[in-house]
Amino acid sequence: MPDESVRAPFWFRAVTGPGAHVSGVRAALAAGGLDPRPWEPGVPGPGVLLYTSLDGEARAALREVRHGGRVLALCLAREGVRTAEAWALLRSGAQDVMAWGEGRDADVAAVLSRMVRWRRVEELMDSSAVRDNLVGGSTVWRSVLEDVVETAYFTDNPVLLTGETGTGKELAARLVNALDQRSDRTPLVLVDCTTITPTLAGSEFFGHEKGSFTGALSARDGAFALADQGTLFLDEVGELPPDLQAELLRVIQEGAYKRVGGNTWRSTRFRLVCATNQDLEECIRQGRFRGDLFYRIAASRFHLPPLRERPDDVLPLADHFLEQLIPGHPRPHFDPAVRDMLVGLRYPGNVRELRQLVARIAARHAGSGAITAGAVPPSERPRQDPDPVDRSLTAPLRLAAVQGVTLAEVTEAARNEMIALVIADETERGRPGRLRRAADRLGVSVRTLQMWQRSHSAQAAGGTGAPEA
Ligand SMILES: Nc1ncnc2c1ncn2[C@@H]1O[C@H](COP(=O)(O)OP(=O)(O)OP(=O)(O)O)[C@@H](O)[C@H]1O
Repeated sequence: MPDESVRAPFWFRAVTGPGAHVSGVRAALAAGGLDPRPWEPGVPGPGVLLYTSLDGEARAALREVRHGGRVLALCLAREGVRTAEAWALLRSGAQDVMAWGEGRDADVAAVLSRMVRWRRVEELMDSSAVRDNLVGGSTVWRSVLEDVVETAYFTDNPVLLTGETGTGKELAARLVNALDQRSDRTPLVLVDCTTITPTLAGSEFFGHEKGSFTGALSARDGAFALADQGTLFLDEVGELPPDLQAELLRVIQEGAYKRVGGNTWRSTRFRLVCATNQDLEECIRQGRFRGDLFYRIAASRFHLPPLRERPDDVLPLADHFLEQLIPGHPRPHFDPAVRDMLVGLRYPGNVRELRQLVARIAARHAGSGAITAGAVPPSERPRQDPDPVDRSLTAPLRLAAVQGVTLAEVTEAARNEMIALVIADETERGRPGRLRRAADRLGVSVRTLQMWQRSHSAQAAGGTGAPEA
């Protein structure tokens, strides 16, 4: 576990009104073992954003600082953090929110433990165990990966990884094992539940004694023994037959099992990591998966997003696979036509499909220069030139459709975005009558914009904001 006595560096930024005791907070944190440094653009690491009210300035500051790592929003307001405000801050990218209160030792300790832990998560994200194996810098991917890393390292919780095929569940399971502080680098024991046959299932998990069935020529350990003190990874756990679900539950609860044909109880302690691309809660409703087992295996649940929801990861992944396939210098690279094509695809098979496509392209490439359009197999080439307007809207709309966002919600979001954009644009020009001009551009009345502003400033301020004239 991390040593909290080491002075923990972190950035510190205050967006507080006049009269706030910012220097007092900074001094208390420094006295408590923290090393606050002023926030600057690009500065890495976790940090603290000190605020008194969640106004436009605080929101803008949060948007800036969250790129520098995890943000603890620390509230100086006398009345503490309001419930709606806490959720709004998390939605806007803060990792956590807490009230400073009077700066008691407990407040300082709470900040310290978060900074120490988050810094360790960042170090782990930067370690070769993560960087060399799990590629992707999109916000959605990084955030789920950070959570996996944090759980793997700081807890021994069972982990359930969900996600479509090819999204990296097995890689993530291997990472959990690699980062687990208990397991002495024991290899991960993998059981693919889709390949378990009813006759051999017992032996596969429990092992067997010599002569316990025809063909059992010698005693053999099963997965429960092999995973002792390490990690047992059950891939496609939704496929586990019902009787094995019951037995697995018993082994998890009691930490003991008997080999097939044996009478001796043997103990085992492993971390369980399960993966599935099924909706297990739906399987429970249909009576195909035990609810009690689900709650045991799903103490920490992570959903790995499909590749189409993180288009920013396509090129880094493609470059990563290319480097694996054509190692050496100069580093191979795709030319713009191929890159555009790669980004525009849908990838129902997710990262695995991208990997296979890159392999097919690399196989057709000759020489050491850029990999050009001719290397793309004819069957994979785009049928017609994509329309640029269509392409820019397709990705977010596809994402919204996948996430179950309704047409009304998309329309509302587009309306809000467009109004905010045009008002901000006119505000930036700094000329009087900005609402009139914005209304003209948008084809709506000034009154409509005033009402929109009123409802939005009220929402932003948790129902207390004054309208902007
Ligand atoms: N983030 C990633 N970085 C690098 N390679 C990745 C990443 N995600 C997936 N891959 C690669 O994609 C392929 C599929 O990954 P993996 O087997 O982990 O997916 P999965 O979700 O377990 O798939 P399935 O459900 O079909 O078993 C592997 O070759 C893996 O190395």
